[in-house]
This record gives sequence, structure tokens and C-alpha cells, in this order.
Amino acid sequence: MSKPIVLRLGDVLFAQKVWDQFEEVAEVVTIDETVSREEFFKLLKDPKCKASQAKVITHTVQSLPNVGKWDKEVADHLPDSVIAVCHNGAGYDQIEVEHFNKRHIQVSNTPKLVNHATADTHTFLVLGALRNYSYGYRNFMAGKWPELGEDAGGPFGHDPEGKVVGILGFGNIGHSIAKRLRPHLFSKIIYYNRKRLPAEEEDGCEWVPLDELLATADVISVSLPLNPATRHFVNAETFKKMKDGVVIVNTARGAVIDERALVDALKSGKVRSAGLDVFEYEPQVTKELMEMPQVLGLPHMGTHTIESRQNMEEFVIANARSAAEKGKVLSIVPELKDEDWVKKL
Ligand SMILES: O=CC(=O)O
Repeated sequence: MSKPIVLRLGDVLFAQKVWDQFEEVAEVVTIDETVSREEFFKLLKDPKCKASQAKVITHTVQSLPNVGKWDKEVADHLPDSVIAVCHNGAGYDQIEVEHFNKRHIQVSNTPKLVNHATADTHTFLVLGALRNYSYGYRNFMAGKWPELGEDAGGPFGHDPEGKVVGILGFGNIGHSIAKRLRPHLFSKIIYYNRKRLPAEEEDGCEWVPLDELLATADVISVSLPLNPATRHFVNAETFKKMKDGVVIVNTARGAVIDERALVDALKSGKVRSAGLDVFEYEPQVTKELMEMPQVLGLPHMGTHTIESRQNMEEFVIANARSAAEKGKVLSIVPELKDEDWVKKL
């Protein structure tokens, strides 16, 4: 019997050994992540290219600049043989799931494995933004300490003790963030999800209505996935409802916050400082945001550790293997879980 064909779109950084093991049971066809969208479509239709008979496709964000979003056009170009797209990442906003749903193609992501690294990054940004480290660091790196004196001109920051943290989006990563923030002695950690969690899943945090979170949190931690319902969830109107001098931290997706409104809120002082790992138009960053000393920024490094990336790559292979061998991925994205065709798999 011939081996199922797995199309790998994108580079392997850490999990080559596991890919090699997978190749004992699957025929892996690699397409370089630099392939253009048109070229990718051509390969999918070319009967001489094994990609045209793929059963499973693995996908990384590295292909995004060239192949672009996985939208209706991509879904429509996939051969009928494809049953699953296995994405490497917890966030899968690059894939418009509804179009794959229509074709009964499963989409999987890599939840949970990113929790620790993302929550560590988040904690760094919360403490750094509270303490105004970005001011001092920028001046320090520019060699201005001698001329600017104490702290190289950085204004005094704030201690976490006694402050309220409000987590927007209390999922896996939100829980990991709460765990890491608790030892820093914030007075209270509150959260907002559309649905309140059962008490035993709240980890000592308290659900509050959205407006109450906005009005009472000293630090707002953004941990919502990006989808049509959460795009610009934080916008000019929500900023108005926040405390004056609030600190905003985002390690989820840039577009959950309206970046233009954030710039205005930082300019007016409504937002005192921000810790940002993600940006609405990344890798482009609004110039004004980049230049503000009250912004502690990172170039989307939330999961940038060897351990996390290795775990994620290996889990993509586990998903692909499960799809190739059993017809069903291990971690189907939540939007598809309750679909009848998925339940029958
Ligand atoms: O941004 C990182 C991820 O989605 O895993």
C-alpha cells in the first residue's frame, strides 16, 4: 500500500528527527516557505507534483509573507485528497477556518504548548511596563546615562503590590499569566471572558463584567485570540472606560487592539505605558508607537524558545500523523469541534 502524502510547507528548525521517523510511514513532500502564492497553487494542481495528492498539509507562519492568508482562494485550490491542515502555532488567525469547514478539511493548532513561554514574556512586559524600564533602557543604550543622570532619565515606575490586574481572555495562556503574576503580590487578579468559568477553573481569579474590569484594572493583560469577533476589541471607546494611567500589555495578537487608538491613548496619558509583543501590522510597527519611550516592545518573541518551538513542531507532526493514519487530527480548532462532519470522524 502506498504511503499517505504529507505536504510540508515551511522549514523544520528543531524536529527533524521526528520528521525522519514520520517518513517511515508517510511520504513527505517539502515545499519551501519562499514559494509564491501562484507557484503554490500551480504545484497543487500539477499531477506530476506529489503535492497534488496530499492528504495532510503542515503549515507555519513563515510562509505567510509569500503564500499569504489561508483564505477561500487557498481552501478552493486544495486538492480533494486533503483532509487536514496542521498549523504550527496556538493562534491561527492566518487561516480563515470557515472556508476549510465548507470543504470538510480539518484545521489543527498547537494549544497549551505555548503557555509557559508566552506567559513568561507577558510577565516580563507587565513588570517592565509598570517600572518604565523602556525609558531607562533606551537612554542607556543610546549612551545618554552620563548626561541624563539618575536612571538615565527614566521616570519613577510603580510596584505591583496593591495593583489590580485585569486579564481579557482567560484561556490557557491567561491562566498561565495569572499563575506567574500572583507571586508579584498584585492585590487582585480579575478576568473577563464572555462566559464565567466554573469556580474550580478560576484559579483564585475573579470574573467581572467587561466594563468593571476596564474601570478598575491598573494593568490590563490582553490574552484574547484574534478572530472577527475580537478584532479591535480594545478600541477608542474601551480606552475611555479605563482608569487614567492604566498599563496595557498584549502578547496575543496586535489587531485585538486598535493600534491607532492605542497611540492616541498613549499620547494623551490615558495609557501610561504599554508592553507589546504583537502589533497590528507586524512586521511593520506604527512609527509613532515605536518611538514612544513609554512602549516596551518586542518583535513577537512570545514563544521564541528552543523548548517551546521544538514541542510545537513535534506536536504538528503528531497532528499530521494522527490525520494520516487515523483520519483525525489531535487538536482540532474550537470552531470546528461541534460540526456534524467532525463528530462523525
Ligand atoms: O504567536 C504564537 C502562536 O500563535 O503560537
